[in-house]
Amino acid sequence: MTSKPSPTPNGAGAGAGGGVRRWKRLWVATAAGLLLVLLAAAVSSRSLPAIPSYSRSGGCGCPGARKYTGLVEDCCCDYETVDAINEDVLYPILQQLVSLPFFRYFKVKLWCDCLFWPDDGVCALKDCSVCECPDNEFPEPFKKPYSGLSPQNMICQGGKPEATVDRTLDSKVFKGWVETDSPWTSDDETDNAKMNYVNLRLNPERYTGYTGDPARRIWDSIYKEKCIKYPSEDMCQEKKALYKLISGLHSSISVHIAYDYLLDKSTDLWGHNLPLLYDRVLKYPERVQNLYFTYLFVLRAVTKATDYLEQAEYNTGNPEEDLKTQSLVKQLLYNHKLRSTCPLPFDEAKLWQGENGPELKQEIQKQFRNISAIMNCVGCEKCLLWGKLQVLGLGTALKILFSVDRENNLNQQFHLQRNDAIALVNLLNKLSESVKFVHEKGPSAEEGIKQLRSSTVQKGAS
Ligand SMILES: Cc1cc2nc3c(=O)[nH]c(=O)nc-3n(C[C@H](O)[C@H](O)[C@H](O)COP(=O)(O)OP(=O)(O)OC[C@H]3O[C@@H](n4cnc5c(N)ncnc54)[C@H](O)[C@@H]3O)c2cc1C
Repeated sequence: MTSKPSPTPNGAGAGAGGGVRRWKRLWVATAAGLLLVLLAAAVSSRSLPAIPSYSRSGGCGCPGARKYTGLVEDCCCDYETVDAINEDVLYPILQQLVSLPFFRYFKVKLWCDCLFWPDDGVCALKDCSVCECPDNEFPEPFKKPYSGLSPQNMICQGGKPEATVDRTLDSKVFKGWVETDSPWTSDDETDNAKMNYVNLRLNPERYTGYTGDPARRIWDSIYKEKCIKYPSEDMCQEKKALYKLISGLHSSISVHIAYDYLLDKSTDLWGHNLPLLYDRVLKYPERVQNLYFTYLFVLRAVTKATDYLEQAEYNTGNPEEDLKTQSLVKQLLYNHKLRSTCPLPFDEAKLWQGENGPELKQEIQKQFRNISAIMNCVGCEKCLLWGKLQVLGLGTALKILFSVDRENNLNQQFHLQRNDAIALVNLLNKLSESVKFVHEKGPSAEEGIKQLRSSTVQKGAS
């Protein structure tokens, strides 16, 4: 972002001149804020003028030049190929797959035990759901049914209906659902009494209003305190990979918030929030790189499990839809373009090669279980749902890539649960959506927002 250096460093200007400069800065900040809101609305609403479109020049004026080129770090595919296979192959197939009954329903423990901050999160809100408040304490809007949910349920989401999970289900699809517990996650997936089945299509990952200290505390805790440190020079490759996976997932969540944002609560206007996309993801190239890394890592896990996924029983009691599922899975796994242009998205054989490989593997598994446990402290149902799904998806990818024999083939004991496969494919779809949005809108959003902000600052200074 461009900003003019302040003549008085702490904003404490001397005398009348300092006062004028303070007002000027205040005006600039206010004008910039207003412009951002207008920009967000303009790019998101068809009735408003659109943001001017910029070439994919990355600011140098050379049309077609890309900001991200060459191999994705630690992977075996370049950015150009990833964008091409995502657009032509993966995105279209995954979009269809996740709308079919097999991949549409996810089993998840939504009310959970936060081990770290018992006073926080959905766990605290759970008590609220059974509280009997006098009728006159309910705000009027809560008394009106919203998406078939009870007023208690709404109150427990801090009055934010967009944060609540819709639990409507089609009971036919649960034929043959059997589970064992995953060593990569902290929840006991076999504990049916505490699990909910959720239709993911009714609960899109989008802005929920979950912000501030509680949300930050979860991310900070994952990055700093309990599990993984920010990467450093001397960090081993395996731990660096874990950091990049989490950072890539974080980027993807931010991209989905920016993609589907509540721009105007009073008119229930939803749309893209490009300033948010820029501020949380695009401004930091490392976050974009980690998104691509995570995408390729998960893609490698899916292709490595080809035999398994091809032979899995896709049975939801709807033969037509189930055949379609099987056919799409094969189209994904055996796609010629994917196999020829990006045959090995990530080379997991390079990991665990050192002397302490087995101990390192156990350590990473423990750290990942910690991350999974921290998910239980997420204080908004929909974020918890998608957070848990995507962490289980990452855990499944890790399980696939590291359950190997000496020849790097999946070992005999390897087993995938139905919920693992659902999480894995839905995670790949979420990453695919994020890569597509960043690829399509990133360059123009970055250019447009930088220009807008610098012209606002210049106007304010003149
Ligand atoms: C598991 C989980 C799921 C969530 N799901 C949703 C959701 O579906 N909808 C919703 O509206 N909100 C969701 N949230 C909240 C959302 O992620 C943000 O925490 C919230 O919007 C506040 O954003 P922020 O700007 O404070 O920064 P945050 O996104 O909270 O980031 C906190 C800090 O982490 C660092 N950071 C940010 N991005 C990265 C990255 N990619 N790599 C490395 N470091 C990074 C930065 O230092 C940043 O200041 C979720 C939160 C969690 C923990």
